[in-house]
Amino acid sequence: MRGGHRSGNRNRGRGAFRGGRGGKNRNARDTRTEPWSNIPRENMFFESYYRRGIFMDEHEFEAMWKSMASDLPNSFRFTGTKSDALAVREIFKKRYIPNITSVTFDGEPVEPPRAVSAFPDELVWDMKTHKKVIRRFPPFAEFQKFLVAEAASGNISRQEVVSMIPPHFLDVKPGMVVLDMCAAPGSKSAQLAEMIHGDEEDRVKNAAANTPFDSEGGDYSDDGRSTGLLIANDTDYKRAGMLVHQVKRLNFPNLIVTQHDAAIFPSIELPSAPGQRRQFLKFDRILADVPCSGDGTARKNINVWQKWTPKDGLGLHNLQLRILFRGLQMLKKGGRLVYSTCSMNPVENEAVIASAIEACGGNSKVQLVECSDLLPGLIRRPGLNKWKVFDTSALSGGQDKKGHLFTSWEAFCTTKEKFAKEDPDRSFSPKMTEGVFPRSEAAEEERIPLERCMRVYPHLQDTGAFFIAVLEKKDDIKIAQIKSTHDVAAPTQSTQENSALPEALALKRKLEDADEDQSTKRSKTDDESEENIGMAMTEDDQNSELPASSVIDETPEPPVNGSTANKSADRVSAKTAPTNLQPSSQKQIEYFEYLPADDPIIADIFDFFGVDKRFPRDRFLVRNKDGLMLNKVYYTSELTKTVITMNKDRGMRFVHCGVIMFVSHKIKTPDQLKCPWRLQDEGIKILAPWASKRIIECTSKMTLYKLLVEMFPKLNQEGPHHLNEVGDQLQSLEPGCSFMKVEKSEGEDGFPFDMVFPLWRHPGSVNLMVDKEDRKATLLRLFNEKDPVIKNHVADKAAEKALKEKENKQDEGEKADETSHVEANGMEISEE
Ligand SMILES: C[S@@+](CC[C@H](N)C(=O)[O-])C[C@H]1O[C@@H](n2cnc3c(N)ncnc32)[C@H](O)[C@@H]1O
Repeated sequence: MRGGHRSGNRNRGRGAFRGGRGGKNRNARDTRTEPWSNIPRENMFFESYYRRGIFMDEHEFEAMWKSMASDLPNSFRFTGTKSDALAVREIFKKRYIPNITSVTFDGEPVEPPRAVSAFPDELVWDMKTHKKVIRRFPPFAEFQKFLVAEAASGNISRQEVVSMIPPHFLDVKPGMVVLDMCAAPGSKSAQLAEMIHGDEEDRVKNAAANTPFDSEGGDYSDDGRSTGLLIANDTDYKRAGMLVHQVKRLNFPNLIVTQHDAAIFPSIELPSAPGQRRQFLKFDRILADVPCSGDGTARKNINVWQKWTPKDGLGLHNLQLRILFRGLQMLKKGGRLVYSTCSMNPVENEAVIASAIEACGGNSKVQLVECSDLLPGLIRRPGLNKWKVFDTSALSGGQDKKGHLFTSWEAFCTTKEKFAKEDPDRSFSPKMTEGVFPRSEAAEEERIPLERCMRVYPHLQDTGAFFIAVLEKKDDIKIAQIKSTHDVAAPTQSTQENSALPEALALKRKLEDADEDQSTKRSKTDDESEENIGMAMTEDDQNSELPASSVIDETPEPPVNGSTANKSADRVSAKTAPTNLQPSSQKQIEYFEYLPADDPIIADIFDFFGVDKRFPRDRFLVRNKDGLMLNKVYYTSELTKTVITMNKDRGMRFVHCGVIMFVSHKIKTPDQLKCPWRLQDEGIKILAPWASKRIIECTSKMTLYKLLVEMFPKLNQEGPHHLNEVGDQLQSLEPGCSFMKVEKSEGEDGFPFDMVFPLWRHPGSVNLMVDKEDRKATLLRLFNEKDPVIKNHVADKAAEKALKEKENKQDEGEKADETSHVEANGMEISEE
C-alpha cells in the first residue's frame, strides 16, 4: 500500500513470499532476489478489474496496460528558488546534454534526457537510459555523478513525474498558509514550500536596500519576507523523520513538521482578544495526498503485480474520506483543497470525492473546480461518473476466492442476500458501503460533476498513474452525522468547524480501529491472496470472456429507491481503516523555546554583524527545555512562532521547525573573540541582505576556487597572500565570522547565480565554512571539477601530531589539544 506499508523496488517481492516462508504456497516462486525485469507483470484480478470496470474503451485499455507493464523512466526536478533552479538547469543543458546526445549504442543513437513538456520552464526531466548504457558511456556516468551531487545538495529532486502534478493544481501564491496533510517523504511539501516563498528573494533585496518598489509586485508587509506558512504532517513517526530530512534542506523559516493522524488533525489556536471567541487557524490551501492502494505505481512497484486485491481500495475508502473531511473543515471559505492518490481505483477516488461533497451539503458548499486551464500541457482523462466496484468473495478461512463486479449498491445487496441463502459460508468484504458506488442519476443542479476530476494514465505521457481532484470551499460547512460502515455504534456528534474532534471521541475511534489495524489486516489479506488465487483459477468460469475465470460481472439492477444523491449521511462512515495509529517508533520530546526579543547575546551578535534594526529579534528559538543559548539558535517566521507558542502545550506534536542561524563556535578561549558565534550555511541567506558589517566580496572565480579546494588557506595579518581580493579584505579583519558574498555575473569568469557563504577569519588563516560534500558539489557545478582533492593542512598537521604522540606512547585521546581538533566536515575547527 502506498503510504509506508508497501515500498518500492528496494523491498520488491519480499511480502509476496510471506506465505511461502510460513510453509504455505510451497510452489510459489521466490522473487526476492530476481531482477525486476524478470518478474512477470501479471495479476488476473488487477487486470480484470481495469479491463472491465468502465474506465476506458478496449483499445485505450490495451495501450494503457502495455505501458503499465513497462519500466518507468527516471525523472527529476530542478528545485529551490526559481533563479537558482534555472541556473543549475542551464549548467545541465550546456555541459551534459550535448555529450549525451552524441552517444550511440548498438548502432542506434541513445535517447537523451528530455524536458517533460507538461511542466513549465523545462524544470522537470525524464530519461529512459538503461543502466548498462549509463555504466558504459562516460558522458552518462559524468551526468549521473552531477545528478547525485546536486540531489545531495538539494538543487535536484528525484521525484516521479506524476507525483509533481498535485501541487501545481493547488495554485499556491507566495504568502499563503498551506497544510500538507499526509506529507512524508516530502517531495510535494518541497514543491509547496518553494511556491510559498515565490519571489521572496527579490522582495527582500528591495526592502533591505530601500530600493523603490512597486507594492503591487508582492507582499512587503514583513519587509519582503514571506508571511506564509507550510505545515507538513504525517502520522507515522519514522516517516515524519524522513519528511524532516527532506524539508530541512530547504532552509525555510516558515515550515513546521507535525506528526498527527490527519483525520483528527487538531485545530491550531491563534491569539484572540480577551473576551472574544477563540480563533483557530484556517488554511488557504490544503493538499490531501492520502494513503492509498498505490496501484498506479505498478511500473515501479512489483508488489502491485504480486499482491493487488480489491480489498486494498475498499479498506482505505473510509480513512481517505475522513482525512478529506478534516481537510475541508480546516480550509478557509474560498480556499482550495487538492485530493490526490496514486491509485486508479474509483473507490479511493471519485467515490471519496462524491461522498465528501454530499456530506458537506452538496455543490453549493464544496465544488469541484474545472482545471483545464492549469498545466494545459498535461494530458489527462476526465473523472468517472460510472464505474463498477470489485470485490472478492471467499469461504470462511479464505478459500475458493471469486471475483465479483458490481454496478450498484443494490446489485451488491441482492447478491449478498442470495449468497446468504444459497451459500452462507461465502462472505464479501465488510468494507462494502453504499458510498463506494457511483451515484444514480440526479437533477443537474445536484449532480456532482465528477468529470472535473483528473485521471492520468501511464500511456498518456509515459508516467505512472495518478488521480487528482481540486475542490473549492464555497461556504462554511457542517459535516453531516457520521455513521459507521457496518452497524457498529457510531458517534452521533456532528463535527463542527473550528473545533478539533474531541479527544475522547478520537480515542474511542482509535480503540475501535485498533481492532482492525490496517497492518494486521494487510498481512491477513496477503496470506489469503497467496493461498487462494491459485484456487480461484480452478473455479468454474462464469464469464467466458475471462480466461482467469474468477471474476463475475453482477448484472446491473435498477436503483431500488430512486435517487441516492441526498443520502449523504448514510454513506458517510466514521469507522476507518487506519494505517498507522501507533507511531512506528517511540516519540522523543522536542523542545521549542523562543528567546526574549531583548536577549543580550542576540543583541551582541546583531551588533557584530551590523544587522539592520528592521530584522526581527523576537523570532529566535532554541531546542532545549530551559530555553538556553547553548549551541544552536534557530530562526522562524512570525506566524510559525505564533503557531508554536500558542499550541505546543495543547498536545500538538511538533517535530521540526526553524532554520539554524547561529552556532556557538567552540574554542578554548572564546573570551578572546568578540563574537564566538558563527553564521550557518542554512540561515545565512536569510540574514545577509540585512547585514552591513563583516561583508567580504568575492569577485573572481579563481579566489572562490582556492577557498573551496583548501580548507584553511593561510592568511597572516600582514605580508603577501594568495587569496586575491578576498585576502585583501580579510587581512585586517578581526577574528570571527563574516559573510562572503558572490554576485551573479556574466561572462567566462562570471558566476551563474548569487551565493553567500560563512567565512571564518582565524588570526593566521581563513575557513570557508562549507562541508566537504558541499564543497565537492560546488566545485563540480561551477568548475566541472570531477574528483577534487580538498587540502586540509590543519587536519594533516593534527594527524601527524597524533601519530607522533602515539609513537611517544602518550594517551593522545585525553591530551589532544582542543585547538587542533578537527571534525570530519572541517567546520568545527578553531585555529591551528
Ligand atoms: C502517499 S504517501 C504521501 C506522499 C507525499 N505526499 C509525498 O509527496 O512525498 C501517504 C502518506 O500518508 C501517511 N499516512 C497514512 N495514514 C495517515 C493518517 N491517518 N494521517 C496522516 N498521514 C497518514 C503515510 O505515512 C504516508 O507517508
